Amino acid sequence: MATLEAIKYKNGQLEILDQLLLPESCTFIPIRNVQDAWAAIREMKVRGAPAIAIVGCLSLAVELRKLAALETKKEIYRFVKEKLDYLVTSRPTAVNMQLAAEACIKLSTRLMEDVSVDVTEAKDATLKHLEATLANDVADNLAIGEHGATDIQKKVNKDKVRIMTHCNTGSLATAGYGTALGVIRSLHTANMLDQVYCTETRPYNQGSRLTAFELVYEKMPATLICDSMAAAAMKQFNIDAIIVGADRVAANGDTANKIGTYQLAVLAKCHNVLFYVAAPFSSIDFEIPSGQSIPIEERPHSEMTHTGSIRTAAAGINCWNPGFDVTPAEFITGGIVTEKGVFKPDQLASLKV
Ligand SMILES: CSC[C@H]1O[C@H](OP(=O)(O)O)[C@H](O)[C@@H]1O
Repeated sequence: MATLEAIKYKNGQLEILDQLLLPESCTFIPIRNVQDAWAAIREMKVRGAPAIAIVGCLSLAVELRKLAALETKKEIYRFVKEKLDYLVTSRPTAVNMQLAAEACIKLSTRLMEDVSVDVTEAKDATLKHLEATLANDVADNLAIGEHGATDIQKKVNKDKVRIMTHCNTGSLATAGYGTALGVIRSLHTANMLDQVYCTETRPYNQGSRLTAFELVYEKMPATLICDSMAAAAMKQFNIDAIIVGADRVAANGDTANKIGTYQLAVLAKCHNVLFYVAAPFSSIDFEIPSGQSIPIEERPHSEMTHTGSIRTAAAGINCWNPGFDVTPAEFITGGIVTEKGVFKPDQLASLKV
């Protein structure tokens, strides 16, 4: 069975699954340029740290393919930089789009300065780099899945494990397979998954709308819980480990992730439950020393006060709607699961690429 895919790209045509319509409707919408991508990312029609960067890069590839012949490599560099600088402004917390933009601009600069490379070769090399983001992400996620499942099996030392997860970190947050949910997929494939407990993840409900959708689609043993049930579930069901994704991991291992992650980490420590973060190196920001430097996005209050067009909160009430919180490294007791292996938070800084 093919896993779900949120991003379709072929011969310069890009479509994304409109995740605001899930789980009721599976509707793909076209992304014709970087403006479309920026709007889709800001409105969270596509979301998830890796998926944001991939859709951003592919939207630039769509434009680059359509671009009339450019006279000079400097024009290509200017075009690429302007578009990527714009895409980086779509959402502030996830670092993936920023790192992807920096890498592509660095490549475009090198191509511009290399006298042995002509305009066509520079454009083709840039396109190849942008279009490789899809396959690279899936490869990273498969490796994360294997490393994470192996580490959990070793540390929990049971035939089958009970896992809790938060938000959505699967095929709907990446190019496919997922990060934290990728580890859960690998545990399931290895017949090691007793049950996965997914939290609703208010207010956008990535858990009840997206993760539950993926788990049901692939017939994994899963139970949906409200965010408020997490502590009781850890106690009642003897959860063995919690694994979550990341939007930005700082050099010391502090991790920004969906709001509600920090409280799960605190509860995990209180219940002696292993707490893992699953994140590709494309989500690690080695340029910031700790989580204090991570910008936290504030989302519209309407995401809290309404379900669709239906008001569910009293009119006039003030709201606070941060999209993310920061989990200090010392709470990440299981480790940080990456495509290169599982590391303790204090090992990260030495792995700077
Ligand atoms: C594979 S990491 C996905 C990461 O992104 C989510 O945030 P959002 O849905 O607002 O883009 C959440 O923090 C997940 O852990």
